[in-house]
Amino acid sequence: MNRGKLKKLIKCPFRKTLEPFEGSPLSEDVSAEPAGVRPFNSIPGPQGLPFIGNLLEYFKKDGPRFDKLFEVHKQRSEEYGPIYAESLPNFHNVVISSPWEYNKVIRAEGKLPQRRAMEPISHYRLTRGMGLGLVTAQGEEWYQQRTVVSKKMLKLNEVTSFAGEMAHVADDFVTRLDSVRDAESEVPNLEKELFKWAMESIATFVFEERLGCLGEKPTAVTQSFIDNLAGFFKTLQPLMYNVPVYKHFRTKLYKQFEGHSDKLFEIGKSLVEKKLAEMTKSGESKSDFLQYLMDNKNMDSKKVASVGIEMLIGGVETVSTATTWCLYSLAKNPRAQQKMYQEICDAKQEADGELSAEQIAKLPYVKAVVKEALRKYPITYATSRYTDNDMEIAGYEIPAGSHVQANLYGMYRNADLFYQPEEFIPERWLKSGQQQMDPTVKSLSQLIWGHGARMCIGRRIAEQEIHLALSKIVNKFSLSYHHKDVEPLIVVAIVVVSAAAAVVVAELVEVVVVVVVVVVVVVVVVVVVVVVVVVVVVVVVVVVRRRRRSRKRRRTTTKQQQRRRRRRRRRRRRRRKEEEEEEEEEGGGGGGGGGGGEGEGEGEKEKVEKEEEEQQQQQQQEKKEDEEEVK
Ligand code: HEM
Repeated sequence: MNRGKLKKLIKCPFRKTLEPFEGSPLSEDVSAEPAGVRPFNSIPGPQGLPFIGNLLEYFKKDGPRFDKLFEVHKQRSEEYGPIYAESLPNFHNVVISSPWEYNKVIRAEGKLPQRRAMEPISHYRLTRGMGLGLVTAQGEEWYQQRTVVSKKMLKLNEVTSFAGEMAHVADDFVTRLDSVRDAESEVPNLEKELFKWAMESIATFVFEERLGCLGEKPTAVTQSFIDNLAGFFKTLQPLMYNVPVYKHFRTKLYKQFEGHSDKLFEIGKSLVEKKLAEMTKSGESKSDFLQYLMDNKNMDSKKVASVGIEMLIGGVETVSTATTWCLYSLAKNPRAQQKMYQEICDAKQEADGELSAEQIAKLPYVKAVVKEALRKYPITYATSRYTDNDMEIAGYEIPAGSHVQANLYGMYRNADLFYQPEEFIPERWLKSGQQQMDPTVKSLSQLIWGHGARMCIGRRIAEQEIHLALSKIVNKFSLSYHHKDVEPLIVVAIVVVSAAAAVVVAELVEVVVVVVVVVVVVVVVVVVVVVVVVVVVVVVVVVVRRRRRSRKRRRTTTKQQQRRRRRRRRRRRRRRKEEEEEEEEEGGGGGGGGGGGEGEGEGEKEKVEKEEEEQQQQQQQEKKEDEEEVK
């Protein structure tokens, strides 16, 4: 490294954290590390509110924008330095903007690395009873799938065996571009064309079959897949940054996401199943990739379908967007385009004919063009991990389980790391480049694919596709661009509405409305329940009291009756006694007047009858009284 470069590095805002590579003249600068390690909560960064963190800032006029999150990271790293912390609902993030500091994360990575899960996808898959795929699975579940799939996708010779078919797709794409050019020789909707090409291309790997995306009119199935894939990404981004209410209540946005996912999985599954059925019927392998997966004892047809679909989802939008930026960069830089064209012509001359995929993959300037386009326009604007262990980064304690993110966009456009960062200079990546690059800075170009055991599994396929298409396009056309300059946006967020923030607001409003409705319903239900309970209690109390009263009355009545009866009985006994006494008295007087004869006997009889009659009358009277009392 020359002294001028060294001086520049020492002046840079990352000076404190520069970690010299072996043999670097910067090795004397190690003392620049802060002496003590500071606690996690003292990491600088924008102050947020509880629960929603820094979310409100995104609603300020002229404030940070969700569709320019990478710009926000860049600006904040300029303000706070090589490390800062920010939070959004459901997400606390440590952003690292020094390649040397992020290298600590890469070096500390274990066997089962974890990055931020795409929770809407995981939630969708789980609620639909599917296993988590390669992108969303964690731990052993991920490791098992990864081990199987990487053997096919990351081996160079495996990938180049598909290059012939991919080259045919690239040829057809060039023909299509030629045919869709308008009167001004412009391709009206280049992104859409690239999207179709990327889908056709990845299908040759997954299904070893052409889907017909590049024909006059794509089939209904292909068009549906394309539309739903766009919808899938549009709805995914705002769902990821918002409070995950969709886990408890299916918001409108989540329903849209679910709808797109259903359609994608339905189409993907039917394509995979059709292929598997053909293979079973004919007994021969018509898709090397699917056959390989099926032959693995850890895979079943459901898992195979899931992997196949993931490749379609993961390999279309990424490759087409990356290629769009490559073409844009070449169109804006005729010098670089000419150099690339020359390299292709020279190689063709040397090969004495058309270039094979292997030969194209070896063209250094083509590779440098792709690296430089993705440096300036990184479709992966950040790569991230959850830390496995406690560690120190940039002088701060980072506890295990923290989410740390490499601010790739900020680093790629940092003048202290890349000279003239706003310029498109593919030469910087060549061995013969004007300046020797620090190896750590140089390795930043790899981070576009992630890192370690969890690096993009489609990397080799993607590079092969992009190199093939670019070299064929540059070989056939001279590219130019005559419109307003464009800068990157997180399109998946902004296509939904004018700004992703609006989607977040809409989601929050929906949540508030739902919460209010739920509260009102709960209150009404509680009130109704309380009223019903009160009424029931009152009725029960009244009934019970009445019953008690009537029982008491009945008991009182019975007692009165008994008392009366007893009284009557006593009266009767007394009367009888009096009568007997009277009789006795009369009997004593009778001895003197015993000559009363028959006439007296009859008188006696009459008296008895009268008494009996009176007794009967009295009994009847008593009975009547009793009955009346009972009544
Ligand atoms: C220019 C194109 C592409 C770029 C820039 C890209 C970038 C990435 C990045 C940054 C990751 C995360 C890696 C990490 O966490 O370390 C990733 C993962 C992944 N990519 Fe790509 N990708 C591209 C194309 C593809 C293609 C063509 C496919 C499929 C054929 C694909 C399939 C996947 C899958 C399945 C994962 C998850 C891997 C895992 O977690 O084990 N990607 N990609």
